[in-house]
Amino acid sequence: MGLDWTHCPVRPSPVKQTWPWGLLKHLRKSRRLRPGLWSCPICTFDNEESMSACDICGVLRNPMVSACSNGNKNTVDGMSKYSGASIMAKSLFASLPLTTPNKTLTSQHQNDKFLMDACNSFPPFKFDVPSPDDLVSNGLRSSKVVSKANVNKLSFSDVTSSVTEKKTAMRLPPNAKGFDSSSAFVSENKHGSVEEDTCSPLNGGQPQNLSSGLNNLSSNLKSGSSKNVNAGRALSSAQYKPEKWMLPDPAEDRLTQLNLAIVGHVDSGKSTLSGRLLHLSGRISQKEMHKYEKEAKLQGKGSFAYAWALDESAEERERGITMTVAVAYFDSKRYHVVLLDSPGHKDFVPNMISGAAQADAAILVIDASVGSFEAGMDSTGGQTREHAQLIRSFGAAQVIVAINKMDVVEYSKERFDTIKTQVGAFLRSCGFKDSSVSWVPLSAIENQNLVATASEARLLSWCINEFEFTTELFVLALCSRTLA
Ligand SMILES: Nc1nc2c(ncn2[C@@H]2O[C@H](COP(=O)(O)OP(=O)(O)OP(=O)(O)O)[C@@H](O)[C@H]2O)c(=O)[nH]1
Repeated sequence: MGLDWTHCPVRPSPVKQTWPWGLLKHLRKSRRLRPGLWSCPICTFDNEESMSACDICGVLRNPMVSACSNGNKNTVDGMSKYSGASIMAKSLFASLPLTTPNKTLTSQHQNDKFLMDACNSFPPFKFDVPSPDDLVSNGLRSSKVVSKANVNKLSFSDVTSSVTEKKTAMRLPPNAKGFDSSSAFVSENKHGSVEEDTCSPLNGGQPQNLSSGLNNLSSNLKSGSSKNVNAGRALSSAQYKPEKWMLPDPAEDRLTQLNLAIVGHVDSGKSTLSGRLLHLSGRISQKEMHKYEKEAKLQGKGSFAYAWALDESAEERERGITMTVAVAYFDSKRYHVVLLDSPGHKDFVPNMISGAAQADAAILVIDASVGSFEAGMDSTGGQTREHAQLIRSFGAAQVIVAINKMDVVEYSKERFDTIKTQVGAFLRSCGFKDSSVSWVPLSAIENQNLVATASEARLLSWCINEFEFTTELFVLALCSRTLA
């Protein structure tokens, strides 16, 4: 459908359907300029008369006059030698050594003599040559990539750490594998030093051909010697000091990342448990929690308040189910825990797999209530079984079986034992060792047995808390705890 040009003062010609450049030119010409200014033909910025190039876009003034026209030594045929570079470009290149012009570049502009002269004065800019900005970012990137954790762990850790402060939870697209556009082109050679991939698409897939002071810096990066890398970094950091907030949080580097998938049959309480953990660990503030509670109540879904922290989309909230993997973070003393809240509904198994594939360990959430547990263990459509098999096949060796909704079954020990026997046998058949499986009876909704010892007497009467809960988190507690 074509655009409606009815009210537009400058319309395309009705015949050719092209822009009326003549009219535009006329409008530009007829615009009144203050004396002592000239208007840039491209961006229309009003430049001082003394400027031979636009201060905004760097376009050359044409024709070159004024500053260049009065026998000034800085002119050639009445045109400024320096007109090829904007003030910003000049200041960026000012500190670099001068070199002879690049033949390729100059031959393209043989009839523009002033450009040749400008090239004598300033290194020619080529798009496949790193700009000072690139060098700065390379310096930053190198220092980040040299850190072993960041070289070995693909992107997911990079992505997560950078996003952590921005948002508590984000979505993992279906089948997303970790990637890192920056680390993809930086590799570690066998001597352990950093090597830039010069054939990366970022530099046009060509070996770099440098013709200026930038040459030294970039070949330093290419050589792979850490000394040279440091030299490049030193130069770039001398020119530019990044703000504190731009640098990775040193505290995060000290923590081991633990990707923890929350899996289990539909409605077993995965999102509620995840929301609870985030709230208890301080990632979700009291204020935010109140907001979720209010919104959930307004929509008649008060019991989903904690789940709403993870189930963010309108459809998920309306249907009361998780559809994509929600990613959230919290830090314990030793771990940077990446929580992957997976969908339990069988229609979204492919999405669940994208979370399971990232997992180092998993929490298998089981709904203890009568009928729901049995549905999850059903051999035809039970997601407890399917999810357990999937996380095992994706290599998660440790699993925490969170037997949730114990409040519904009056915190019954018999019910807990029945579930433990059946699920235990099934997990063994999947290849999990008994020693890698922890069992925890809990109620996410009533906050029983999560990060602190249960306060419910019916649970306390039989639940032996071998682990001393203090400030340490649920996950760590569970990992080193087995119920008798
Ligand atoms: N009584 C009781 N209800 C719970 C508990 N945990 C969760 N629920 C309820 O179970 C329902 C489903 O909870 P969710 O957290 O959305 O379950 P889910 O496993 O994330 O659901 P899907 O992701 O769609 O599979 C909600 O109404 C919760 O309030 C619990 O410990 N006790």
